[in-house]
Amino acid sequence: MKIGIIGVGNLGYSVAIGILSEKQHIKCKSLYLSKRNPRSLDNIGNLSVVKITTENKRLVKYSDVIIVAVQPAQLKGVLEEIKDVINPKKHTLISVVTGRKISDIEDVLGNDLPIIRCMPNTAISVGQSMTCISANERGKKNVEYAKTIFNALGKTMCIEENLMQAATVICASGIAFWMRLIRATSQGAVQLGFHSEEALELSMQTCLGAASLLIDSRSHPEEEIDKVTTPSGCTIQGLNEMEHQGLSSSLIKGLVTSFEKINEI
Ligand SMILES: NC(=O)C1=CN([C@@H]2O[C@H](COP(=O)(O)OP(=O)(O)OC[C@H]3O[C@@H](n4cnc5c(N)ncnc54)[C@H](O)[C@@H]3O)[C@@H](O)[C@H]2O)C=CC1
Ligand SMILES: O=C(O)[C@@H]1CCC=N1
Repeated sequence: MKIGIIGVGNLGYSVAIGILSEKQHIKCKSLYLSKRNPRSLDNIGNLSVVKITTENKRLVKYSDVIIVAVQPAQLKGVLEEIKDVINPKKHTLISVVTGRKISDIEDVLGNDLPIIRCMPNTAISVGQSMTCISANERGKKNVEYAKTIFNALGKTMCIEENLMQAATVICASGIAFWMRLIRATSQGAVQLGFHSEEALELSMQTCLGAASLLIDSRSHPEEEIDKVTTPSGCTIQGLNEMEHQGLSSSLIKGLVTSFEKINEI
């Protein structure tokens, strides 16, 4: 695959790093990167597989799979810029742009082009993204391209496009939500006597352990909670206090508020 990424900011850069670390598996022959100020890419610019440009048309010309990772307000301009050099027989366009529908892209580039909408998260740079995927009619045949890239960099789930906004909140914004939970538990650990680096390590590994338990055993979170909550013990006491203070409720309300905002983007 010859891959091009238009918009190498926070997410585009994470995707690029992920692709570079899995380039044998993804069979990435070349990785064209474009952004407005490419000097920040100097650290990867000398890799033989990487080409850096500010010309999106050039990127399109030399790529088969084009990943667009610009801000929502920048998408239309980018599509207008590349539309003359897009060839539906050669190219597949993958958009990771929040809140922009496949039909918005088809309005500019037409529905002959395979278009795949993906929502990864920044854990892609360490091969642990949860990426949701949907495609237009023409893109369904080429969805394997997206799966090859994103399965090498975490897990994928094909979903109906009308769930993409919800997936964005749970998986992409979700990284920030989980970070705050890890940060909060480490702050608690400091209050209980640990140094901050130790506290963060305890929180991170416990978080990883909890997720791994569910992934490996496929059990339900409540089943695992039951195993930890000794009758009259400290865990149930703490858990119930968290719930009295609205832990689950505030998380759900936050997710819904995030979802309401995303529908305005
Ligand atoms: N940051 C995240 O965790 C996630 C972001 N997204 C979505 O991905 C998109 C990118 O987000 P970020 O990386 O956070 O934004 P960002 O602002 O960090 O990156 C955007 C990049 O696009 C470049 N750019 C702007 N116009 C351009 C043009 N005409 N040609 C080439 N490059 C151009 C900018 O130079 C910048 O490097 C957004 O639509 C965002 O909603 C989706 C999932 C997760
Ligand atoms: O906060 C945002 O709007 C974008 C979408 C998901 C992650 N970042």
